[in-house]
Amino acid sequence: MSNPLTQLGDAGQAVWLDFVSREFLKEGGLEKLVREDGLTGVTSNPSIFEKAMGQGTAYDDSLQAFLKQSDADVVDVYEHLAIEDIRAAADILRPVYDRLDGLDGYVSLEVSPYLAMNTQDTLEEGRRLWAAVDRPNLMVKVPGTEAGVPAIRALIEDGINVNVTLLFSVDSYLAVAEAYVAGLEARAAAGKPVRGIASVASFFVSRIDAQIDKKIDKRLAGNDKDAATLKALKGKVAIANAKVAYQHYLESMQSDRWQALEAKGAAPQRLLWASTGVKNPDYPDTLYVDTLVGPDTVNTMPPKTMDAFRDHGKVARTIDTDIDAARQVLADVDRLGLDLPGITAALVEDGAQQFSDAADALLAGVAGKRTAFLGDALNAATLHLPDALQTAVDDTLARAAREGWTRRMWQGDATLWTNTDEAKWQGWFSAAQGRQVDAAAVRALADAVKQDGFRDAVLLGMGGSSLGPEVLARTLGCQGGAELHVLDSTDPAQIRKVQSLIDIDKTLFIVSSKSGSTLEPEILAAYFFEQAGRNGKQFVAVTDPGSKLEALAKADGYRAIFHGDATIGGRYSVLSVFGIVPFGIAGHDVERFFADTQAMVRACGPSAPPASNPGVQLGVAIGESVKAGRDKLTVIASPRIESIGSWLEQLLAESTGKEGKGVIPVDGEPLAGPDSYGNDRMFAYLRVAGDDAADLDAKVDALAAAGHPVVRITLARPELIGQEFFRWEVATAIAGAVIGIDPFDQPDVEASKIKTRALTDAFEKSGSLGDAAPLATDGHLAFYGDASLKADGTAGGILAAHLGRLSDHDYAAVLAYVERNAAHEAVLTGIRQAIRETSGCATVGGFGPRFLHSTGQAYKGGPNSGVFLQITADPATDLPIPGRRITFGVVIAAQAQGDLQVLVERGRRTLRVHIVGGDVDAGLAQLADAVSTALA
Ligand SMILES: O=P(O)(O)OC[C@H]1O[C@](O)(CO)[C@@H](O)[C@@H]1O
Ligand SMILES: O=C[C@H](O)[C@H](O)COP(=O)(O)O
Repeated sequence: MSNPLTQLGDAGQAVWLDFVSREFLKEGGLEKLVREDGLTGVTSNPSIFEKAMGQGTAYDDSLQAFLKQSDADVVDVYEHLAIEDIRAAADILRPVYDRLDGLDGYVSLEVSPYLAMNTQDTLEEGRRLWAAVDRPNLMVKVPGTEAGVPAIRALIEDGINVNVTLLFSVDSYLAVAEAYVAGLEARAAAGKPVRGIASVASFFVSRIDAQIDKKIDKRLAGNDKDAATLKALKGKVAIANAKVAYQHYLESMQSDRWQALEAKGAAPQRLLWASTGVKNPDYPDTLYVDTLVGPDTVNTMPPKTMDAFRDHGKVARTIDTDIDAARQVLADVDRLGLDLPGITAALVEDGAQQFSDAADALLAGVAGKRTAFLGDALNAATLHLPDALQTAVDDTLARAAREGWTRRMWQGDATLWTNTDEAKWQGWFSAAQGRQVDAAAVRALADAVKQDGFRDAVLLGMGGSSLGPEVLARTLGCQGGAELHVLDSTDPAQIRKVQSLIDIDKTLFIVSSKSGSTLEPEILAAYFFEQAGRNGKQFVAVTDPGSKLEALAKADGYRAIFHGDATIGGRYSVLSVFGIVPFGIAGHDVERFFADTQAMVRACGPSAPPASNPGVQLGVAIGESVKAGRDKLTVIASPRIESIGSWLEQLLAESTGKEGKGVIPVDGEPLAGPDSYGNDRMFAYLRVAGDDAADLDAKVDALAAAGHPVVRITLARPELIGQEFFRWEVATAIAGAVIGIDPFDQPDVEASKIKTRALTDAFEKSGSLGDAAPLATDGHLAFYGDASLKADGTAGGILAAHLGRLSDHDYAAVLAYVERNAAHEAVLTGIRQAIRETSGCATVGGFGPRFLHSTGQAYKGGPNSGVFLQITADPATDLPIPGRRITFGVVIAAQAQGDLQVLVERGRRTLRVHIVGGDVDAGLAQLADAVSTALA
């Protein structure tokens, strides 16, 4: 039966639907329109999909089925669902397409709106979607922006149907019309057919009136002298603009170039009237259909407009009537300074932004559904932030969405940070996907090591090369492989301790150093190589290609060499060979570990919008906290994941602590009530479900209730720790962007190394480190520092003077170059606790030289708010280093001295206390007492 819609078809105008949804397709809505209204096409855009997928449950089954068989990124999930709809629509329209011999029957799918300003990406995306949808009656929808035009030409040349979208001005229409012709000509010149390729140029209508009318209304409100003419222009400009565009279309059809193509079977690029739903409810609801009827055009209507037109639309050829009046309208617009070019240019940008906002919302919706579907397979996080901080975080997340931070981070776009060398350090993304590690090779080594009867493995490495493996070992233990011991110290007592725990002949040594030139693993490897009777079969190297360590490993006949990726910095290396080789040797299933980790990698994926991206969200919260003066990120962890703070410390401090800014991580400080903390804190609580942590839970709740920023993270099981590695890596990179530093360099670490090297070199020649005279000695303790600290010369007096320098927002650092063991840790923790309780300041602690390769960067390069107490000791006994005059005792002393010199040079407030005589326990006990006295 005929109706106004079918009559449009009879008048040569194709009726398309500007809408799609799963429900509508399933219920036969599209078939009905084809059957009853003569519908011949469908258009979609990101806003349309956002509405379709964001509501109801129609997509849920399909989404769950897809997620079950893949660990896709959110954009893949969206695309999968959209492609299902587009294919279904294309199949419904296929009989139309066949009947009309390819002249109509098309369905449009838009390329990612994030690419509207990039030619090459748009082109690749167009090709990819064309292949993925795999239907001849697909039109790939490409914005007719300056960047889009060359892509359109190339797609046409490829033989891909294109719907050019976001056209507002006649000039941009002319540019895409030229691109279409040029693309076809290129095909023809290459001897390829031009028949069967279709294109439409989507000229947007109602959005123009919406903008012009706004301007007119403003002028009218100001009693403009041209009020009458202005009033008459309302609701006319967009139509006039479209009519003029159609005149150009008619002209172009007469050109010789077109005639030549037509002779070869080319079909014209039809003008398509888009945005034809009225935005102003005062206008007739069929305004942008009635007025634009004409042959060889398309009108794509939203359902409401289509229903209205079916009901009371008027079909009469209007597109090329009253052309002079249309030109007059445009001339008046120009004369009255309404600036149509300015409006259309802004509309292109707005349009791209609107679609990318819709895509953000859409992807956020998909991410939310995905998270719900994954349940506890994805570690949960909640952020409890004070109002002002929450507002700052929301603003920055919105900015991050606008500026595409997540995508840019994954692309390694250095402009996200300081635009220096950041792009060179982005291998950690691929490592997190398990791509850096050869799991089979790790398993083979683990099996062989087991067969050879190795019971223990000792890892010799520093910082990123040791902290990740140690946290993995402490969290997940040993799974039938070798038991892992991490040795990241030059303290003779600690080296002896590790040696006492192993049977040296049944031990595998993993020498781990990215640079392959770090002093500690070098001398430790030399020491244990001798101890193991120079048996290379007991040694494995993990190092970046071409390093000094690789050469040594080859020369000494090491059993295996695992190569790292030189585009990954040490602290981002845990999911590369540096973390995973020792983990595998302990007997763990590497593939399963990565499978468990992927849920977070995907959740933080390049298309996961910032506000629903767990890593970006956390990073923005950290960055904004720092900017708000809450730069002491205090890590709390439940028993099974307790050690993670030592890995987090390095990541956060070494990445962000520079140029006088950054995060000061606080690990290992016993948790207290809210009153013990200043307003310079943020708390991160990582908890494994089922851990006995009721006391921590209650204390963390109290902190949140007292208005401190608190992040709570829950792991369903400890094996999901890999997800936290990745979440925090992303968060750290993003915090770096917020703070405005390069999160991938460590400019201030080198300074201590240079000083240490100079001291040990001097020792090799002179046999002495040339220690200075102490300020005072008291019992086991000798003090070195600024003369102003001497006070009464007692330990308590000197410490009182030193700690008296702490003021609000400062932190106290207790850095000990002694054996790291539980007893020493307990004493240092007690000292920290006492300082915090008295001063209200945050406290950090560390063992040297371990912290030098970790938090040391922030102490020297971060904010000058640290008050440093360095503890050194005469070793009870020393250990030689094969082939060197220096001993381990000399090295650790030189490291302490070098570090102190740099701290002093950087204007840090320091005091060194040296335990004389070799009785470290007695010295530490006296120190703890003296601190209590000082604080009393
Ligand atoms: O793996 P490498 O090159 O021995 O370095 C160990 C650690 O030392 C540092 O370079 C700091 O000195 C860290 O960044 C790094 O993780
Ligand atoms: O291709 C169609 C366009 O995306 C659509 O018509 C835009 O319409 P709107 O201006 O109503 O969003």
